[in-house]
Order: sequence, then structure tokens, then C-alpha cells
Amino acid sequence: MNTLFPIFVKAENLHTLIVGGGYVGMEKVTALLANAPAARVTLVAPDIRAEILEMAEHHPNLQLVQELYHENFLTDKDLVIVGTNDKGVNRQVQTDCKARRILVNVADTPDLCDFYLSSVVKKGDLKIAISTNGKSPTFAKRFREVLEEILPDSLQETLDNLTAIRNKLKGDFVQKMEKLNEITNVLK
Ligand SMILES: C[C@@]1(CC(=O)O)c2cc3[nH]c(cc4nc(cc5[nH]c(cc(n2)[C@H]1CCC(=O)O)[C@@](C)(CC(=O)O)[C@@H]5CCC(=O)O)C(CC(=O)O)=C4CCC(=O)O)c(CCC(=O)O)c3CC(=O)O
Ligand SMILES: NC(=O)C1=CN([C@@H]2O[C@H](COP(=O)(O)OP(=O)(O)OC[C@H]3O[C@@H](n4cnc5c(N)ncnc54)[C@H](O)[C@@H]3O)[C@@H](O)[C@H]2O)C=CC1
Repeated sequence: MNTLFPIFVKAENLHTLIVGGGYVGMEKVTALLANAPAARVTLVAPDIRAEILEMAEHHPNLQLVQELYHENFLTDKDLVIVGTNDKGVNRQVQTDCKARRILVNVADTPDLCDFYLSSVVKKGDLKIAISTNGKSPTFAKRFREVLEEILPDSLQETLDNLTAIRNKLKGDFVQKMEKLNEITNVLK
């Protein structure tokens, strides 16, 4: 059974720490900033890939620290993603996070993760997150590509129209819900 509970986080309200500045660190920071360009992120690693250095030039809220991980980096952090090439370090970061009740993602060890990153389909304001329960990230990526292809760009217009109607509707919660269900019946 897939017991993952999806939520949509306002990453710009959080301070995220990424430990590791290699390929995985780059994938994770790219995913985060692609969704929330203003998210506050600190990335710590002795070696940081050139692409990440370049990214920091366009994202003033992305702070890079060229040092080894130390637990002091967890101070004031809300969320942690760790993806170094040292399993011992990854495990240590996870242990330190649990002691502080900080949610942590250990990229190479699903069993140690409090949350997974998802594949993300975006069409204007519509966002769909895909997870395979860790079974096949590649399937998630391919399915994202399929959905990106088939979802029409006109979806944004539909959403804008529904927002306008939603804002104009009078009555109590139930009356509004009934009206919106009636209008959107054609979408079924
Ligand atoms: C559990 C999870 C934890 C987490 O990272 O959050 C996890 C774990 C692992 N990934 C591994 C490998 C790869 N991951 C990708 C890609 C993505 N991985 C992502 C999420 C997740 N990956 C979480 C589960 C998501 C779910 O529930 O489906 C995506 C969706 C989101 C993102 O990372 O932003 C992003 C696609 C984004 C997109 O394009 O839409 C590719 C393909 C590629 O890069 O092209 C490969 C190589 C091919 C392969 O192995 O499939 C390995 C083995 C490492 C090794 O062998 O050393 C582990 C560890 C393990 O499974 O043990
Ligand atoms: N979840 C996922 O999507 C994936 C996970 N992985 C796994 O993730 C791990 C990392 O892979 P890559 O990024 O390709 O490795 P890499 O070799 O490109 O980068 C490793 C990074 O870790 C940093 N690092 C090492 N020790 C550190 C320490 N003590 N403190 C802070 N940073 C430290 C290095 O400076 C470097 O930036 C591997 O174990 C790999 O199996 C790999 C592919 C996908």
C-alpha cells in the first residue's frame, strides 16, 4: 500500500538545507527552485558543481557554503535534503535531523526519508505531483512527460474563469459547492 500523504509546501516560507553539491545536490536544488524560485536554500559541500555556482548568481536566496557538513548547519532549518557520496555522512545528517524533529530526505536511502520529491507537471496554476512510492523514479519522469504533452494550454483559461465565478458566487459554503459542481460537470 502506498501510504505517502502528499502536501504542497510553500517553500519560500521555509529555510531548506541541502547537503552535497554533486549531481544529486544539483538535481534537488534545481527541482526546488524550479517550483519556488524565491525559496531560501543553503547548500553545503566541499565541492560544488559549476552549474550550482551559476544558479546562485540568479537566485539571491540560494546560499552556498564550501565546507564539510556540521550539525550547526541545522540551526534554523525547516527541511533538509542530503545527497553526498558518503553514506556515513548521509546517515549522520538523518540522525541529527531526527534529534531536532526536522523533516529529512536522504536521496540514496528511501527508508531514511521523511518525504520524497515528486515529478512535477505544471500547466499554469495547475500542478500535479507524481510519486511511484519510490518504486521507479524513471516511471514518474516518463509519466510526467506524457501528462505535459496531453494537457492543453487552455487549462489556465478554464482555471481563471472558474476563479472569477468562484469569487462572484453568493450564498453559503454548500450552495457555492453545488453551483461549482454543476458548472464543472462537463469536465468529468
Ligand atoms: C525515493 C526517492 C527519494 C527522493 O530522492 O526524494 C528517490 C530515490 C532514488 N532515485 C534514484 C535514481 C534516480 N532518480 C531519478 C529521478 C528522480 N527521482 C525522483 C524522486 C525520488 N528518487 C524519490 C521517489 C519518487 C517516487 O516515489 O517515484 C524525482 C521524481 C524527483 C526529484 O528528484 O526531483 C526525479 C525525476 C524528476 C523528473 O524528471 O520528473 C532518476 C532518473 C533521472 O534522473 O533521469 C534516477 C536514475 C534511474 C533510476 O534508478 O530509476 C535512486 C537510485 C540511486 C543509485 O542507484 O545510486 C534512488 C534511491 C533508491 O531508490 O534506493
Ligand atoms: N535520489 C536520487 O535521485 C539519486 C541518488 N543517487 C545517490 O546519491 C549519492 C550522491 O551522488 P552524486 O551527487 O552523483 O555524487 P557526487 O560525487 O557528484 O557528489 C558528492 C557531493 O557530496 C559532497 N560531500 C561529500 N562529503 C561531504 C560532507 N561530509 N559534507 C558535505 N558534503 C559532502 C561532495 O563535496 C560532493 O559535492 C550517491 O550515493 C548516489 O548513489 C544517485 C542518483 C539519483
